[in-house]
Amino acid sequence: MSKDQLIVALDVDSRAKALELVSELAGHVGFFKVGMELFYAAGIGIVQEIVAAGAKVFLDLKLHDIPNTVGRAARVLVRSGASIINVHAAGGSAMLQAAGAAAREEAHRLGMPAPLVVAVTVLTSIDRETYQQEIGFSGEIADRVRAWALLAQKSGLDGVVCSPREITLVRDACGPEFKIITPGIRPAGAQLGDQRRVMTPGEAIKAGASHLVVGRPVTGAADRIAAIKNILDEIN
Ligand SMILES: O=C(O)c1cc(=O)[nH]c(=O)n1[C@@H]1O[C@H](COP(=O)(O)O)[C@@H](O)[C@H]1O
Repeated sequence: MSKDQLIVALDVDSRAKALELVSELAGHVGFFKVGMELFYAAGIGIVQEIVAAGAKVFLDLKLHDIPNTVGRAARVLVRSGASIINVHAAGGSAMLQAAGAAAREEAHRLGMPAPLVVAVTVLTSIDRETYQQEIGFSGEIADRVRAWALLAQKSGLDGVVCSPREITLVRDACGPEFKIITPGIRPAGAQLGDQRRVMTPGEAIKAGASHLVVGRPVTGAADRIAAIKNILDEIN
């Protein structure tokens, strides 16, 4: 497993707290996730600061709107220097294509590498009952994840965000180059919190995940460096 395969989620509500975590963990982790809490609190500048500090950023804003709006928003996000951005697969192929094309065009215009654009499938906090009874989908989560992964691939995107339980089926459907980014990672014995479809870090890497996203099991630990070392040990 390479250093860049572990992405630590900076789910905090200020620039100061985020930069403190980055400086504490930087020797052990090279990739951080900026999600909506931190982005809403600190703005796009926090992404630029983390990139300037030498780390990579997954900018997780889960865009989901009409194709024109998502394409234009994706263009702005590319300027942050993020290495990965994401959109909801439920937006459909026109929206997915708009996001991918806009990201590639803007990166080309600026002479920078294009970020990976990935589609969020079925959130890892959703279980079968919620999926069927509340959201109103029929069928199995796994089949929807496979269909959305194929839609994302056909729409020119680089990969998906899905639960580790679906890694194998997405890998089989979409091939070895397709990126599979998995939150819902819980070391053995860790609290689930709101996560429902989980696996341990070692299981997820063994199943073929490209990247693991881990938040609270690291950031909420009394000894965060030890928590990271335990994750890497379990994988190795
Ligand atoms: O897109 C994501 O990153 C994401 C998708 C998903 O299905 N589930 C999910 O948990 N996430 C994000 O991954 C992180 C997981 O955090 P922890 O549950 O604290 O490890 C959070 O920042 C979520 O916003």
